[in-house]
Amino acid sequence: MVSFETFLQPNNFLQKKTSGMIGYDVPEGVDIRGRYDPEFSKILTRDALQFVADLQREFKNHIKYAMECRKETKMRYNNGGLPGFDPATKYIREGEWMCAPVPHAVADRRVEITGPVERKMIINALNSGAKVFMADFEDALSPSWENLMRGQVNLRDAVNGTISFHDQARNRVYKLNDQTAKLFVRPRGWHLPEAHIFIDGEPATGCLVDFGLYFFHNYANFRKAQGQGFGPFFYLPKMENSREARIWNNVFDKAEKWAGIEKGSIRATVLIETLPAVFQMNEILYELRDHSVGLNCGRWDYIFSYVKTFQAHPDRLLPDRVLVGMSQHFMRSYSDLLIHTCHKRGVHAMGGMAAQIPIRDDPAANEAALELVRKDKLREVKAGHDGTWAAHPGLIPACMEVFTNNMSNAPNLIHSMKRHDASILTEEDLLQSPRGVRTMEGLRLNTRVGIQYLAAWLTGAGSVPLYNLMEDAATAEISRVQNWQWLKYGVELDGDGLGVKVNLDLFGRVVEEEMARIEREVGKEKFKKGMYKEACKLFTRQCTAPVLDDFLTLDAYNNIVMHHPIASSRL
Ligand SMILES: CC(=O)SCCNC(=O)CCNC(=O)[C@H](O)C(C)(C)COP(=O)(O)OP(=O)(O)OC[C@H]1O[C@@H](n2cnc3c(N)ncnc32)[C@H](O)[C@@H]1OP(=O)(O)O
Ligand SMILES: O=CC(=O)O
Ligand SMILES: [Mg+2]
Repeated sequence: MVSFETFLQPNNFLQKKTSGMIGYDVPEGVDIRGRYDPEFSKILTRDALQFVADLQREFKNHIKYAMECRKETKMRYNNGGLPGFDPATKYIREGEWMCAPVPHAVADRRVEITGPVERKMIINALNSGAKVFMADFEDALSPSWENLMRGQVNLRDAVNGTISFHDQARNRVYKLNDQTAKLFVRPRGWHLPEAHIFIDGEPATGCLVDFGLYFFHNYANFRKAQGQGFGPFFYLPKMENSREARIWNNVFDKAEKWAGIEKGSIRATVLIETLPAVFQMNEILYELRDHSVGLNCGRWDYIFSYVKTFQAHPDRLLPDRVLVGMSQHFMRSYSDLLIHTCHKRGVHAMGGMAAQIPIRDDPAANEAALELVRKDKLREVKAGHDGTWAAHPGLIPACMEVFTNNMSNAPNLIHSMKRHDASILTEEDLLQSPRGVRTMEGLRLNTRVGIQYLAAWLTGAGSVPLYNLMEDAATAEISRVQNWQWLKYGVELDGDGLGVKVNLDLFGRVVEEEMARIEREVGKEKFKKGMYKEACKLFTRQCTAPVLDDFLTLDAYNNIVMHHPIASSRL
């Protein structure tokens, strides 16, 4: 497995500094190892890089410490411990405090569209009719140098209102409408390095690069054009503990001071998408109370995290991935407690993503998919969520209708749906094992989805449609860790009536057969040109590893690091 520490060893990089060649104008201690591009150089200015370097220098030890704490906690769970509420922070959970009032500009977030920071998609998302667009450097983006830097260029143009795109094949020009969604940006998680930017001899922290460059170039225009004096707005992913939220809060404080804007200008919604974090929701809001606009149910990573947290607990095996929905007791409890917690503190409780996307060539299947989305959204709004996520513009009208019909005329439900009943939810409710069967088809589906997703990711696409569902890094993680878990514990596939146990032989056969199926489905040509074999190797190694890798993408990242002028380098 490639750990964060591996990236800290410069000797692992074949590429050294490109002195004397055309390159970026960098401040002391900063080394750019990604391709030079004149467009990128307008983002990677000396001052912007200085801002990122200052963030890195101030916070790197706090981040390292937080990552060490994650390891310690993991060890505790691996030794039989369970996540739970922290007695030391009871006073925060029981205290009477509120988050800063929600800015008017983002009071109404009933439907939010998400998508990678790709140029055409940004325009489509901003024009989609959703209230918010979450532009994603995380689950939906393969973090290649090109994707990240183009993403920054695209966001700058979007905030300036000058973004356009000419689709030459269709001779169609894309421009922003007069009315657009409010922009939130999701940087990467704390664990991911940015291997193309070295600061003082170490790879920069990915999320500080994403945040720092975006904030530096856009805060002023954003506040004028979008935030009505507030902003910029962010989504913060994959945190496990409130100490990680405190780092973000300090990053925001520092950025505000640097920009000379009022404390509390920057606002962020934290995704509750790890199992340990569900016990820290009050604490996370408390740390970010000047900068918070709520929490979101990141349901897919949450399921992934359930498996990861309980990797050493064979009594908590998951059933087939398709059976782990929001109606499972532990998922419903998580959503209910999140709503209660957010509304008690005066901020939004956002729902999550239904994975269905429109099915163009089959009206009946399309209607069935839409109906599943409507049902999911109805459950969310009735439970008290203030808004929800949509993966595709085609789903916005249906989501909007469900939320609008169930919200009276208010922009949100913060004050009307307190969900006091959820305050009694216990650790047992939040940890209850999901119910359901395991099948050979579940194993097969995990395998062919995981491999195809990874093949797309390695070629630059971080979200893809597969079998009429949206797949991204979070959903692919479920496929990976579920296979790992079933193999590790030799589970019986009890839903088929065959009593087959999962072992290496069986998995080997499944991988071979699913690769053959993928080749048939995508066609020989695409299969040959694509990265399916590389993806298969990576995915199979991770599913069969004696020790579970923390993240699929941390290992896979190794394959997309491209140092220049040497065309490609392996870490
Ligand atoms: C677990 C989580 O973290 S969820 C959040 C992260 N995941 C995401 O954000 C996924 C977002 N969704 C997507 O990436 C896409 O919808 C996909 C990959 C699933 C499907 O995309 P496609 O195959 O291109 O869909 P499709 O062909 O139906 O697209 C039709 C049009 O809608 C646009 N579109 C589709 N999804 C989006 C989106 N999320 N945002 C903006 N535009 C979109 C396409 O660009 C295309 O535009 P065009 O007609 O102008 O060419
Ligand atoms: O980021 C969202 C999720 O569901 O994961
Ligand atoms: Mg996620």
